[in-house]
Order: sequence, then structure tokens, then C-alpha cells
Amino acid sequence: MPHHAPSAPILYSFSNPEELVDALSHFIVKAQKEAVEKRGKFTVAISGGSLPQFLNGLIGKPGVKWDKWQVFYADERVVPLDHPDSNHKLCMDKLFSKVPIPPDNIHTIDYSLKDDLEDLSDAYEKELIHEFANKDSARFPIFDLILLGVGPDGHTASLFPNHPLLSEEDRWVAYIEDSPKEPPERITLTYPVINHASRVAFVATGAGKADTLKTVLDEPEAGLPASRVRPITPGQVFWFVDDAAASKVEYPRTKM
Ligand SMILES: O=C(O)[C@H](O)[C@@H](O)[C@H](O)[C@H](O)COP(=O)(O)O
Repeated sequence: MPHHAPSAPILYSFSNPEELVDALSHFIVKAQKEAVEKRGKFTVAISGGSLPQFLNGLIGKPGVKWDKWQVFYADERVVPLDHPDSNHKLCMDKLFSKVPIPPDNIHTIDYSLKDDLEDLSDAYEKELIHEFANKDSARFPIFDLILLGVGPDGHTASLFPNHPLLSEEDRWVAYIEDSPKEPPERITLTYPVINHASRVAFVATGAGKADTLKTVLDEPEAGLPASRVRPITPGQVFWFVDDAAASKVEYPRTKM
């Protein structure tokens, strides 16, 4: 089979976070429309950090078909679902409690398995297998959209620099017990899953991200975890950033 290099990241930079939120919600609705037309549903993975708050352009937006969404977490902290550190709680607070999404369409970790992270991550993997099973027999799930943030050290989801998890090739979901960012116990989607997605969108704002973005976009050979997100063709990676975060980046911007 001919091998196609992954397509280059597409960088959108906005003069303020409000414009970013607007453009991102437009992008998401377009992706949803395409997915629903093709397969009658929209599969999305979402991470934590500052990302969920940038999804608030979806609240009350016409055209969002919440009953078609199937939501997974790109990474999740192993804490109770109502704990302040839970990415699920964060997404509930910022978005899902404010929109008519059926609760069954949001796939959470099974915290009762907390004493065995292997079991807990396997159970989450099964949840994904169940959702993606009747698609073609692809080895990995093909998410319509994965939404990610990037940390100051270049980590994304719970894929941290120099961690053995970066070379995981088989599992869909893996666990980590020694996350350098609190809390230490987490599960995360692996690269094979992230890099099989139809679209991955990163969101990063603020001057505090300027150095990180420069390395991630201008020096991909440095191999920071976020640089390694390069979905296989026809998948694509998009960056939604503000001018402050992009201030040091030379990588070419695309106009939306
Ligand atoms: O659970 C987490 O910690 C997040 O999923 C993580 O991957 C986050 O997206 C980055 O750390 C960026 O965080 P900020 O957007 O808050 O900088």
C-alpha cells in the first residue's frame, strides 16, 4: 500500500479568545454535520485543563445535534466523577450541564475499579470497543474529532515527555500512575488512537504558551508529545490559538 505522509498541521490564530471560541464552535458543528450525514453519529474525545471552557460557543448554538454526540475523555484523572480534579466534572460544569445531551452519550471511567488501574483502563477501552465495534474492522477507532490542550512541557492528553507511554502501539487506552502533573493517576488515549482520528484540534491561548507552541510547531523534530500528534491521511490536525500564544511561532498561519 502506498504510504502517505501525514498532512501538515493547520494553524489558525485569532486576535482574541472570543473569536477563537466562535471559530472553534463553527468548526465543530461542521465536523458534526459531516459525521452525522455519513454515519448518523458524532464521536468526540475531549481533554481537561482549559479546553472545556473554550467549548462554550456550542451552548445554544443552532445546528448542534446533541443526541448524536458520543463523548469520551481523551484523558481522565482517576478520581471520583464529582471530584474537583475530574475532567468529566469540569466538562459537565462548563458545557454538558448546559446543553441537552443525553447522559448515556457521555462515557465516563468506572471509578469503582480505582484499585486496579489495569482493570479501569481495560474497562474504558471496552467502552470504546463497544462504540466503535460495528464500524469497519479497523484496528483502531476512528474518532470524528479529538480535542486536546497542550501543557507548558509539551504534554497532551496524559502523554508526558519521555514517558514510556509515548511508545505504546497496541492499546487504545493506557494508564499512568506517575503523572508529573497532579493528580498522578490517570488514563489516556494512546497515540495510535489519537493519530487515527479524522480530525484533532488543539486549543492553546495566552503568552504562557508562546515558548511551548514555538517548539511544538517550529521544531517538531524535538519530539514533544504534542508534536507527535500527526493523524494518518486523510486525518488532519488543527491548532486553534490566540495571537499571544502564537507570538513566537514562525509556522505559517491559515486564514479561516
Ligand atoms: O487532564 C489534563 O490535565 C488535561 O487533559 C491536559 O492534557 C491539558 O489539556 C493540558 O495540561 C493543558 O492544560 P491547560 O489547557 O490548562 O494549559
